[in-house]
Amino acid sequence: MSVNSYKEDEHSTGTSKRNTLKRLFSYLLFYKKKITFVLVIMGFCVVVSLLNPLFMEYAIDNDITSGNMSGLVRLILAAAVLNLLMVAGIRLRMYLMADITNSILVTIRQELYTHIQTLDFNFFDSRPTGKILSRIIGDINSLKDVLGNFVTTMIPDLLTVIAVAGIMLVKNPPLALAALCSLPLMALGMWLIQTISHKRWQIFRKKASNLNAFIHEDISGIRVIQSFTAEQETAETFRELVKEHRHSFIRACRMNDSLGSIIDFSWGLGVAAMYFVGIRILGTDQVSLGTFIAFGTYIGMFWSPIMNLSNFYNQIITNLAAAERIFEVLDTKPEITDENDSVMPPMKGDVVFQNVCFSYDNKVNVLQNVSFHIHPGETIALVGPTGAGKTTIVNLISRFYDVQKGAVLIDGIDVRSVTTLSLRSQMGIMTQDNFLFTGTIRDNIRYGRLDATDDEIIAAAKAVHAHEFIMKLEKGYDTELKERGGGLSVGQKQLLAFARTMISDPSILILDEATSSIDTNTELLVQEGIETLLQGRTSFVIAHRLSTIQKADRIFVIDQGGILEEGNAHELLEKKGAYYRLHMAQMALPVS
Ligand SMILES: Nc1ncnc2c1ncn2[C@@H]1O[C@H](COP(=O)(O)OP(=O)(O)OP(=O)(O)O)[C@@H](O)[C@H]1O
Repeated sequence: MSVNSYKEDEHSTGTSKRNTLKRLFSYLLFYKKKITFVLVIMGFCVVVSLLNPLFMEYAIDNDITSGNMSGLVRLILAAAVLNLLMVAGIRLRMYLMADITNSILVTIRQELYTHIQTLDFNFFDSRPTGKILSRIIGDINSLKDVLGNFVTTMIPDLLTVIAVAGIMLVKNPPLALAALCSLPLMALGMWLIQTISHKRWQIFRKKASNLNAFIHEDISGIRVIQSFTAEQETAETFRELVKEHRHSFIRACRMNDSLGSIIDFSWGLGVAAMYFVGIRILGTDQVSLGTFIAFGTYIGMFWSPIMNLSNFYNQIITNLAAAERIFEVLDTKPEITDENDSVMPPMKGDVVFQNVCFSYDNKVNVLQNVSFHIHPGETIALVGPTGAGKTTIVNLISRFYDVQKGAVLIDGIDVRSVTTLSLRSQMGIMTQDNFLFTGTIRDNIRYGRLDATDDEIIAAAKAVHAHEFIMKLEKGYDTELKERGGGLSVGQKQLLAFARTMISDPSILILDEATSSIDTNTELLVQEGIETLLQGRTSFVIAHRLSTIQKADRIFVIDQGGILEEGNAHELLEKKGAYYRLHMAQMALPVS
């Protein structure tokens, strides 16, 4: 189902439509009491509307014909009271249903959001954020009317149709059969339309998802677009995607629109057949004027809910694809799951890789039989060419992916045998992308440990030399950050991320290119802070800039799926191997 681009449509899973609908409508069961109340109100409204033609028939055939004016007034008064109560009932029903459907949407959105939080990197690697947003927002919103109309249209209108058909059959079977003769034609039309239409609506949802993904990517990357003056090209892509979106919508709607025409035609055929049978076959002496008028009203009362039902049916066809897309995500099982509830005991920081093999796509092995043993408190630097597998190694330690062969052990415990929460909560992971959230600087640092006091926050900021720049801001620690820390320099963002990690006091620290955006002056400033951060914990530092890892206890040169060289900076330089060449290249010195 995964498609990592707005250029390609997502694949649909072949879930049965019936199962999807059953699952969707099962949410209504949580509101049984309220829905029963709504149904009682609606039952009352249906009965009143069914009585109206009978009132009319009685008034014409009895009161008006015989001149019984007082009887007629009584009848009108009774009808007026019942109809007023019906209007009040309809308003109450609308209010209750809006309440129920909105609550269900909140539940589904909450379920989807919570579930997405449990999914692993593989899920996010395989689809753009815009496509995920499209499901959480667009697809869920479109379910609102389907859920509401199931109760307010489907149930009462179906009951009305059955009741009206029943009354007509009891009152005059030949007239009733004539009025309903076009039903099979309508059923055939509906079946044909839903078969074609469902596919078209699936396509429309995918096109909407592509458009969403593009807009999200485009806005997130607007700085790059503007600096490369690629506005015209992106506008062209946007136009193309909007065109596809519009085209798929029109194609889908066209099918839905034909349903209305089929019902209209069947309705007209039914009316014509009823008058033909009533006048030409049965004869006017067999059918009273009141019965004709009542049947005229009943036939309207039969076909108009069918028209509503067909609109509801259209709505189901239109939105079934949305429900399928939501359930598909809810059914996606995270690949990284807790095998049991075992909790990782407080870590000492002993890390072992035992013959680890790993591949992202089960085709190309990024790591091949990698083994090493890190002792508690050691600082390990990982260097090597881009794409060699440095980040992959640290991602396996924090179990963002599972190894295909071998094992990763921390303090002798396989990382797969404890909960990811207990594992990751004892690790501090800092990457190049120091994601800051909307909120104050204080809140962002506290994100590292939610129960940290203000004094601890300040101490952490001081330790990594973030305090100085924070105090220069007008509101200090209470400065509100914009999305992703907009308004701060890249270096300042990194200092805040350092403070956030510092406060979490992790046993294992992972710095993945964490200092890459800091200029050399700032780096000198934070170097002291980093050293404080590294003290007393096992640390993995990935750095392209070799100057930052000189003090590491051991340096691993990663290349060709494994550790090519290992030793401290001095030993590796002496060795004159891969590390030496990297070093010389960075110093722009000729290799001797
Ligand atoms: N999510 C992913 N899905 C598929 N392949 C991936 C994924 N992440 C990384 N790779 C591939 O795995 C290999 C190792 O990537 P990794 O990020 O570990 O390299 P790295 O040494 O950290 O590189 P850099 O120094 O550029 O950050 C690369 O060839 C990369 O293309």
